[in-house]
Amino acid sequence: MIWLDGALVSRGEGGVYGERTVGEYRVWDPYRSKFAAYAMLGGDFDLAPGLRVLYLGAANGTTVSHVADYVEVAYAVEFAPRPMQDLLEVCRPRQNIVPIMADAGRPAAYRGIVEEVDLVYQDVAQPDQVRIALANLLFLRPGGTFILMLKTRSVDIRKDPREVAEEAVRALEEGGLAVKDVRWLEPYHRDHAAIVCEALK
Ligand SMILES: C[S@@+](CC[C@H](N)C(=O)[O-])C[C@H]1O[C@@H](n2cnc3c(N)ncnc32)[C@H](O)[C@@H]1O
Repeated sequence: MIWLDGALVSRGEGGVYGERTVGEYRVWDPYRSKFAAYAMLGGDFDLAPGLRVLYLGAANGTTVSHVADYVEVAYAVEFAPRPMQDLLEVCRPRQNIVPIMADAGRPAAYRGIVEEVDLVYQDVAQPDQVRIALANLLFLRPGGTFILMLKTRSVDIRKDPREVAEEAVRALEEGGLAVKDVRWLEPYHRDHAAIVCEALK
């Protein structure tokens, strides 16, 4: 990925969320994007050209717009109409984001649209985040990467965030993923953990 003076950037059309630009580069704000926060905190995942990505919880396109600056194609799933309207505007000048209005918890709805991918990135902030993750494994190639941005307070606000993360890790491993990294996203995002996994089969 591309770094400029300690900031993560991507090369693409700016003006998606008022992000700063430096020449042709868009500064990727870690306070607005958990992916950027993960990278800023030393997370080891490289977005490379040629990657196919399934992005669950695209919202208004902040993060997926940066992801798309790097990769071949991003299938962007979002179920709420208002952010989807903004996402469609983000897609307009970009050829490689496929917006899909659907519930990520019901992947059968987009099974005929999404091909096998190298990376599934999920940021849905739902109580059943782990179930949604496992339901989408069918799109991930063997050896591919799953990045789950776990919002622990959406799972159980009364539980210790670390306990919620430990339970999520166990469930993901039982579901056929090898967990490679668990990284808390403070100071950028409170009580969020990035859980990075590899698909075993
Ligand atoms: C935290 S926001 C995502 C922010 C976005 N990933 C970014 O960094 O730019 C969570 C989004 O997930 C969407 N979402 C939640 N549950 C979903 C589901 N089951 N299917 C599709 N989208 C979902 C919400 O509507 C919301 O827009």
